[in-house]
Amino acid sequence: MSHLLEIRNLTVTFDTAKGPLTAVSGIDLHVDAGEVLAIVGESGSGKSVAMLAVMGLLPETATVGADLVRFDGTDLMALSPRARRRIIGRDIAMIFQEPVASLNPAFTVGLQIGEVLKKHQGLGRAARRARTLELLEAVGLPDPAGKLTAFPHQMSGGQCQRVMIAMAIACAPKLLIADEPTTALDVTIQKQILDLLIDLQEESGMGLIMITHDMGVVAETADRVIVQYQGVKREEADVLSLFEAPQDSYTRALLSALPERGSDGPLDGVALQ
Ligand SMILES: Nc1ncnc2c1ncn2[C@@H]1O[C@H](COP(=O)(O)OP(=O)(O)OP(=O)(O)O)[C@@H](O)[C@H]1O
Repeated sequence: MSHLLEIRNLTVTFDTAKGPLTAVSGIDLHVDAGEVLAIVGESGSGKSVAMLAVMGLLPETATVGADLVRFDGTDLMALSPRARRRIIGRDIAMIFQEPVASLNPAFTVGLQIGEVLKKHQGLGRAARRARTLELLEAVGLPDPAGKLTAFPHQMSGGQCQRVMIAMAIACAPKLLIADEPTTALDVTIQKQILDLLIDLQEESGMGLIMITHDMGVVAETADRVIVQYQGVKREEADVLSLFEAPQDSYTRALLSALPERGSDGPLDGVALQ
């Protein structure tokens, strides 16, 4: 059986003032329906860029090459930008680090979720309202009816991330890509949002790619893990093997930065073999 998403030999190079910068170099990855794949690595290791390349969301200065990018049986590389956009936002959804900035400050929560339902599912007004209420309830927001008419600035960061998650799951995507979804949130809220994502993923059977720099988040969520460093995959393993017997020096450095495992200092300066 083929994978939900399969990428072979993905490379992304940016044209910059200082010359070409290779942000992703020959990455292979796959994720199946019902599976949680974590991609872990420090800031700048090319985790976001790799996923934005799949989504077709990189700026024109980026050159994307791959032997294969196949989603749900469709070769995305062969699609026109228009055909790709039809799939993206409906079958693949993405949530980002800054929930407050990701929402439009000028429109109510109800309107923003409603727009997604109108665009991808063509729902009429009454159906949009009913489905929006359902979604706000599913993501655990208190007073869902009141939230319909709330503006983003009237809500906390954690509540805004719940709204982003509601928008992302509005069209029942087959794959959700969560890019550092809890990094900007208070520690107490982080676990609630991770639990929500995993609950929704288990209920729906969608595939989930969790991009993070935090091995704690990996331990909390992942089935399988890819460790990435400077655009290159360093290690791939199921989550138990990775924590019990990490094979790569960089993986070990990331693990030793976990508070309960010893030093919690920054990774900078760690000697990599
Ligand atoms: N539009 C761009 N133009 C030039 N370089 C870019 C652009 N976007 C990203 N990069 C570079 O690509 C590299 C990888 O960035 P990326 O955002 O994927 O890292 P990351 O691992 O996701 O880290 P973070 O957690 O900070 O997002 C970085 O060196 C970054 O500076």
